[in-house]
Amino acid sequence: MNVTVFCSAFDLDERYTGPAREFARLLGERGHTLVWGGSHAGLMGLVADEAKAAGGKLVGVSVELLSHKTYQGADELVMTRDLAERKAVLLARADAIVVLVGGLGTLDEVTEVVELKKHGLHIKPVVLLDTEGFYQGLRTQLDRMEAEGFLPKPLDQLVRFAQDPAEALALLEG
Ligand SMILES: C/C(=C\CNc1ncnc2c1ncn2[C@@H]1O[C@H](COP(=O)(O)O)[C@@H](O)[C@H]1O)CO
Repeated sequence: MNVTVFCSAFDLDERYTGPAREFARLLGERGHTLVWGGSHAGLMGLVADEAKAAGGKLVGVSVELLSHKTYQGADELVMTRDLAERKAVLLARADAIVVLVGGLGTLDEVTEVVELKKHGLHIKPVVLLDTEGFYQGLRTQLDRMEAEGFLPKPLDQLVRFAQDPAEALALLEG
């Protein structure tokens, strides 16, 4: 399975890097391909290193703006013109999407894939790994949208939350 992962481009504390490493290791060990932003920066680089060391294939989808951050050692590198094209390729190359902890870039990416799913433009699983309750704020907002009629379909048809890496993988593998 091709699993697109969105995550932080920053170096983070062990309480975030530990579960991210574990998820990447499970991906590699189960023979999945990591599709990601193609960068060596922060958590993105760490996840790529770990998936590769565990035997996984890597497909990086980079962007001209950030080409100086490109990860060396991916099995395939796709260079896109801008962030919009990059998001489209990251989604097109995915069988499923997993969101690890991240900042505004990650939030932009997950919002786009969920919005496209809302409109029926894809049916790929989207799983947020809620490390250290990082996504509880987003979940509260989404629950409110669902409860107060802002969503056209049940929230769990758009996005699922996993408490740990094994659960995230189980949700992808069905
Ligand atoms: C940290 C610095 C530059 C960031 N470099 C990036 N390289 C590749 N991809 C990136 C970068 N920044 C954002 N992205 C994309 O957004 C997500 C991470 O962003 P966040 O704001 O850290 O959550 C990630 O999934 C990428 O696709 C300066 O040294």
